[in-house]
Amino acid sequence: MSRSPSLPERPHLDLDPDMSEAERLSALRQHFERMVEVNRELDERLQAVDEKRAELVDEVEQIKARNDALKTASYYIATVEEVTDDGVVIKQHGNNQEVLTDLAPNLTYEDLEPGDRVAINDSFAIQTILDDETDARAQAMEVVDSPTVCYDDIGGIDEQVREVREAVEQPLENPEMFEKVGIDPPSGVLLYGPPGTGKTMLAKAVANETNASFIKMAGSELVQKFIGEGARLVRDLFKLAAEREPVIIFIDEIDAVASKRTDSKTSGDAEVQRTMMQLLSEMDGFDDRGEIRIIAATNRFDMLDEAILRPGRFDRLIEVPKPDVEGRRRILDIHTRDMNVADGVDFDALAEELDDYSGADVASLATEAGMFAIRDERTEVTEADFHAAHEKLEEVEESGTGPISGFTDYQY
Ligand SMILES: Nc1ncnc2c1ncn2[C@@H]1O[C@H](COP(=O)(O)OP(=O)(O)OP(=O)(O)O)[C@@H](O)[C@H]1O
Repeated sequence: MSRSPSLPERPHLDLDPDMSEAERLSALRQHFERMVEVNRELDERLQAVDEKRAELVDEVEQIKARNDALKTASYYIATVEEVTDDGVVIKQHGNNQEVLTDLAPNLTYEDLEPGDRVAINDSFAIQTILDDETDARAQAMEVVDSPTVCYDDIGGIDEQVREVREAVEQPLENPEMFEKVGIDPPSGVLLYGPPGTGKTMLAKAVANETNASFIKMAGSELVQKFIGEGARLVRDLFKLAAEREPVIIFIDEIDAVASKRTDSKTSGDAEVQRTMMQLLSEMDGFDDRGEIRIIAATNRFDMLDEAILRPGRFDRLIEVPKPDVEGRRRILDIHTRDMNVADGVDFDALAEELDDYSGADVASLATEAGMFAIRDERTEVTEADFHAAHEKLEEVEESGTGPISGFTDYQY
């Protein structure tokens, strides 16, 4: 960078006491002219600096825009086959096309090894080296060999438990009944309702009671930023399920991949569509899959694309609402049964007060009451602790930061 020239010298005024009036006046005039000259020079300098600054701001804006474009651009996935002196040979996923390509400037050949998964742009240049593929799988899926939740742990939704058992447990345990009667068991069960009402618990409990493994995949994890990744994860999910039969696949937040089509045509939307199509095609080829049952859940039933609700797909819809007062009473029982609760706590009255609470809200209330006792260095939880917990949760809710899902208006 060039150094800026030094500032003009500050004019110096030398007035001799012996000077005549005329000499003094002339000296002052000269001084004034020099001052005006310096001022002009400084003005010019300032203007030049301003112009430079504007240029730099422009450049920063352009770089930011390029950076944003790079961040949002979709990449393709490929595997490195060979690193040669002439470039890198990669094989693109999906079409298996082999290409000799180069690296983005921030990467070096030493970073790459055959077998690495990489993201490439439209002109095949390698942009990023991706984490190990198993990481993406592990992040997206939770596999539980034998969940411990049982039907008894779920309160206030007995009717829903019965329906899920009928739709999921029966076909796993008595497939011949369906054959004899001559009907197909429901393909997929969709649980819908507000957050924290026990949908995940219900899916886990069925897996437990039928001695099935439980594989959970979050819809939001399926929305990947790389083209083809979501669809691949769906394929992986069903492949993994086939290795683990009997198994319950649970897809939470299904709305993330199965929302009504929007008009927008961004590459992200296209990727979500591809993921959903893969899911549908896996479900359509489901008949002979044996002991795999699939349950999905959503808080946004209104957003779902009808394509996923057609017969042979998620064709059994079960609404899981917030509990009524009796349900809340039962959930209070469940979540306090291992707690050291003082005699005489009026849970009936408490259940009345917890209007609009979800199961998850009731569970946090019980924990919070226990925390009040601990803060007070007591080992017994009293009625006052439950009321303090209730007040605290209400306050948190009012401040809008709270965990209480119960008071938010969810559309479903
Ligand atoms: N009906 C219920 N009976 C007992 N406990 C419940 C019930 N509903 C929720 N809970 C408690 O809340 C926790 C969260 O519930 P769960 O994850 O099953 O809700 P969900 O409906 O799947 O929520 P989300 O839609 O947010 O995923 C459970 O681990 C449990 O402690």
